[in-house]
Amino acid sequence: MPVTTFDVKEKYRYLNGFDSYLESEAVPGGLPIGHNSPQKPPLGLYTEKLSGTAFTAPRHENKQSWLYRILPSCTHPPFAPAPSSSISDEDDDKLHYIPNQLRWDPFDHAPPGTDFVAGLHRLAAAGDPTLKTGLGMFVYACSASMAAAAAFYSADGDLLIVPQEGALDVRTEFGWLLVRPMEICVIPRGVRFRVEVGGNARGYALELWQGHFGLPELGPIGSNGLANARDFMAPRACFDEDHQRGGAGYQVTAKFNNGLFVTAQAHTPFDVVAWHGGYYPYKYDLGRFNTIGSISFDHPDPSIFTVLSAPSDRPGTAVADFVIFPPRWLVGEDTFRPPWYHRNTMSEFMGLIQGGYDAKKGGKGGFEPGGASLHNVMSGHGPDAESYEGARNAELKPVKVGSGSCAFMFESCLMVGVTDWALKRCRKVQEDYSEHSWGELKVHWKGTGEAAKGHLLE
Ligand SMILES: O=C(O)Cc1cc(O)ccc1O
Ligand SMILES: [Fe+2]
Repeated sequence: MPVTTFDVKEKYRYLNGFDSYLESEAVPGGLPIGHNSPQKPPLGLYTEKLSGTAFTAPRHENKQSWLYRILPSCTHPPFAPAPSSSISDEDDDKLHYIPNQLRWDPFDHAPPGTDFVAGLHRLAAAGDPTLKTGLGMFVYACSASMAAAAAFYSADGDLLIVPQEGALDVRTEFGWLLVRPMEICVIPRGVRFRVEVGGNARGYALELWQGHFGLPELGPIGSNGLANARDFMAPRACFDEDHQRGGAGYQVTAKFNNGLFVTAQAHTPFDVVAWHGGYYPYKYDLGRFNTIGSISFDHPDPSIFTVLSAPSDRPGTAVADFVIFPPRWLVGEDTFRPPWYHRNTMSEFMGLIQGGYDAKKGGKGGFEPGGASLHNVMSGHGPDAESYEGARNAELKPVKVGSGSCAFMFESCLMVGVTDWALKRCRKVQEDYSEHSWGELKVHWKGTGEAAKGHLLE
């Protein structure tokens, strides 16, 4: 078993800042002063650079970190294809491109003994990790911690994890992150991590195959609002000490072009004693989101609720936006307050962390916590009939919506294909979603008779 050389009280004290240049040392003097790669790094450590952008990326985009560790990451035998697993199997699934609206009942909890990696399922994807374009969308369900000597990393992209049930205690090369439901984390491409759970855990994940998440522009909102940079939390350096040569006790699994590969090495991958840089894992408490909305009339675009945005090459057009619908006050006058009916050139994948969503009935067969929906490019959608009638007739006094609730959306400019697992094998697709939601929409049209003319003049 690895020995952790760290004061437990320090484990969950974080460094603050989004896209900041941070540094942390678990042992004083672990970081070299004034240069990055001295001839003999401090404390007998090795220097290793981890880059998240091309060396020559412009300064404002450049992301990299320097790690000072007991042994460098290259010290492992060759990787071999991992035994079959849910995500590698699902990669063989042909992706289905279908214009229908889709909704899923809550996904099953995992059978006993399922860890985070075994419990990841690919629902949908667009693009190609080999070309560093697009994204993958996943759900996970796990019931057991990854083995104490296991680690995982994705060479395919940055992983945004949205827990819905059960806290994830995430051991990363940079230190620990405790991520509870209503918090999210991002583990950048290449960073090794292990997930510990205390029981059943379930949630959603987005793997970003191109670029990185940033904070959305604030435009006329000004210099503060939405997710504030200081509320993002990065781990402090914390290392395990086990570097016995000879054995092969530590299993490292790599996700590489959607396949899984595994190697077994003699030393812990979590041996980083100190680090500095701008490429690090982080977490964010969604409860800190400063929600902004209309205080006059009309329902604003949901982009006003963007927490993180991963841009495409086209300004204002995201490969992936992470958007939340937290509790908020609605005060719009002469306004249909829930989302309007719409067709979007972007694809919209939604999940529900807790509570309900103001445009959709909850309960069995509705939009439930742990379930999901997908409205792909130009698939028409909007409030279900009951929510429509309710909002059409509601007294327009100020109301707090969504107390105790939080839905979210992964919105992408790309058309996403859906896996066989998502369409069939998970057995959660609600066959009657469209009929159930919009089949009962009433015709309110008054016709062109006198009554209607009167109405137009009202
Ligand atoms: O479809 C949805 O429920 C998500 C959504 C919410 C909203 O407030 C406006 C547009 C939109 O797509
Ligand atoms: Fe929508």
